[in-house]
Order: sequence, then C-alpha cells, then structure tokens
Amino acid sequence: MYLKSLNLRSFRNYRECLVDFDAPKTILVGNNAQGKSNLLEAVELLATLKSHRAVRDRDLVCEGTAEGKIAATLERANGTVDLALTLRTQARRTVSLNSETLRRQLDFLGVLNAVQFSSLDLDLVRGSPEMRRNWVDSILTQLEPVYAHILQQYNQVLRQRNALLKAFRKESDSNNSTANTQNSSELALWDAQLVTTGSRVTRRRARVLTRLAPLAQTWHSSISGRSEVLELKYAPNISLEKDDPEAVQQAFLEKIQQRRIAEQHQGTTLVGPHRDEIEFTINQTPARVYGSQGQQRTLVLALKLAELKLIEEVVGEPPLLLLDDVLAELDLNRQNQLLDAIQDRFQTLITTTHLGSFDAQWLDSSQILCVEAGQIKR
Ligand SMILES: Nc1ncnc2c1ncn2[C@@H]1O[C@H](COP(=O)(O)OP(=O)(O)OP(=O)(O)O)[C@@H](O)[C@H]1O
Repeated sequence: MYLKSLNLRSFRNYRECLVDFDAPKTILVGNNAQGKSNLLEAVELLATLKSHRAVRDRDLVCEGTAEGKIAATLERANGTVDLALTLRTQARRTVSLNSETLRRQLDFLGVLNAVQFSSLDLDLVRGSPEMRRNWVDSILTQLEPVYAHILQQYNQVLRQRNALLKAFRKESDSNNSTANTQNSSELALWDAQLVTTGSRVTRRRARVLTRLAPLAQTWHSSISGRSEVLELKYAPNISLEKDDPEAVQQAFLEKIQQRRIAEQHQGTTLVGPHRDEIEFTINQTPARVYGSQGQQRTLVLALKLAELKLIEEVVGEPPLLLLDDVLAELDLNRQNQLLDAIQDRFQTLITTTHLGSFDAQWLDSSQILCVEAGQIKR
C-alpha cells in the first residue's frame, strides 16, 4: 500500500498542512519539538485509531481549536481510498472512508496498515508486561480489526467486575450477610462474562505469537550474525494447552475459583489476559534481565521486522513503516540490516534531527522534507 498524501488541519501543532509523498522513503528532518513525531502520530491514528502518545482527543486537537482533522489518500492493490478522522475537544470523533461517514469505527480499521518503531519501543524488552501486551494487541488490531471490539468488551467486563469485587470487600468488612449473598450471585454472572470475553483475547494472542515467533527468530539470528537464538513465548495468565474454546474457558473458570479468596481479599480481578506476559529469551537466558542494550536493540528490531512481514503475509500488501527518531539509536550494522530488509518494498517515513547518520545512497533515493514549527518545507 502506498500513502499518496496526508492533510493535517488543526492537528497538534499543524494548522493546515498538505504533504504529497513522492518516493518510497520520506525523511522528515527538523529540530526538536517542530512536529515530526506529530506527523507520524497522524498516520498511526489512521492505522489503529490510537496514539501511543495520547489518550485524550483534546490533546490531539491544535490548542485553541475545537476540531482537528487528519485526511489521507491511500493507494491499495484494489484501488484508491480516501480516509479521514475528525477529532473534537468536546464531542466524539468521527471517521469516514471515501467521504462517507462510518457508523462503526471498527470498519475504519485495517484500511491503512502501519508498523510504528519509535525509541519508546526499545523499552519493549525491559518495560512492564503491559507494554508487551499493548504491542501484541496493536498487531492483532491491524490483522483482525474485530479484535479491537473483543478487547474493549473484555476491558469493560473487567472494570465492572473489579468495581463489584471492591464493593464486595467493603460489605464483607461490615459483615452484611444478605448483601454478601447477593454479591456472590452477581459475581458469578461477571465470572462467566470474564471467561467468555477473556478466552477470546487469550486465544488470539496465542495464535498471533505462534506466527510471529519464527519470523522474529529468523530476523534475530540474521541480525546477530547467527550467534544468538531468540525464543518468544506467550505466558498466558491461565493455562492454555490447546486452542480449543471450551478447554480455555474451563481452565479460566477453574483458576478464578482457585483465586476466589485472594480476589475478594484484594478487591480486584487477579485472573485473566490483563495479567498475561510475553517472554523473550536469548540463548535460553531471559532477555529482560540479562540482555545488554545492544542485544535488546537487536531483539526489538527483529520484532519490528517480524511484525512487518506478518502484516504483509496476512494483509497481502506491504504495510507502511514509521521510524520515529530510532535510526540514530541503532548502530551501523543494525541500520543496514533494517534498510536492506525494507528496500523500496515498504513505504517508510523516517524522522530525524540530522541527516548526518544516513547512508548517501539512502539520501539520494529519499524524499527529504524539513519540518519547522508545524510547517513542511521541501
Ligand atoms: N494539541 C497541540 N496543539 C498545538 N501544539 C501542540 C499540540 N500538541 C503538541 N504540540 C506541539 O508540538 C510540538 C512537538 O512536536 P513533535 O512531538 O512532533 O516533536 P518532534 O519534531 O518530533 O521533535 P522531537 O525530536 O523532540 O521528538 C511541541 O512544540 C508541542 O508544543
């Protein structure tokens, strides 16, 4: 797929800006805080309807304005699509495809696919398990947009069950036996919903990691000069012996029953995919604890390349690659591996504060745009 143009109106520090992309690689160069990452963030929003930097739409809309818009024209194998996302400070966002407003945001997902690689991703190995879960979830959302809905349902059930457990704890402290009995039967209903929605999440995460692991392993071996073996393992919070809905639900329910007293004592849900982990080991040693910075960078690079390949395999077209200030963090060998892997096949948008670290051949074949205070200059 190929992003032909991007139009930002009252988005972050852009008042009005139109960019035409005329090469497979675009380098956005500029000093700090000029709007380079904001531009990549706009593309990320079109791909996932999420930003890894902002939670609230009002932070995305240009200060002093009520509404911001990101619009793009994308060429896909089966034709050209116009995408638009309108963000509002006081109301819900809306999305449109080919100028037609969509009723369900879900239908917007999966049109533009992109892999984001920023310096924040370098924390994927050492950061919290939540980071790794978010990473897998964002891949799943692109591969199978309905996953966004599944995850949302699970999180809703989780919040409600947590509220109930909290209330349960308060009432059991006050020894109110009628309320306790009522709460128990209500809790059983939420257990069932947690199990149904949670099993969907668990099974999908397991499936995607099974496909991603060999790809990441191959890239990792190649980048490390075949000296290291990466293992990527899903460690779900509930036992998962086979990909069978009933077996997974049964295991989930059993674990809830085992942890019943602890959950009531702590007033929170202790069982479910919100407590999953994804483990990385290098030569059978946990990368998180023992990996050097260089090894961790190799690992994250391998994960990102695997992500590109998997999306390409499943979607049938190469996704975009967004490299946010990350090339400078990689040494020459890793940079070259990355550049060799993407060649001209994956349209790539790269931000940087200086062009010095780029290979001359790369510069020649790239479109270079200067970003200054929310404006783009050639
Ligand atoms: N909602 C907003 N309205 C107006 N300006 C904003 C808004 N959100 C962020 N900005 C401005 O955007 C700029 C940050 O841009 P961005 O994060 O793209 O930086 P950058 O060019 O990538 O630089 P760096 O190399 O530091 O990452 C800051 O000047 C910030 O004040």
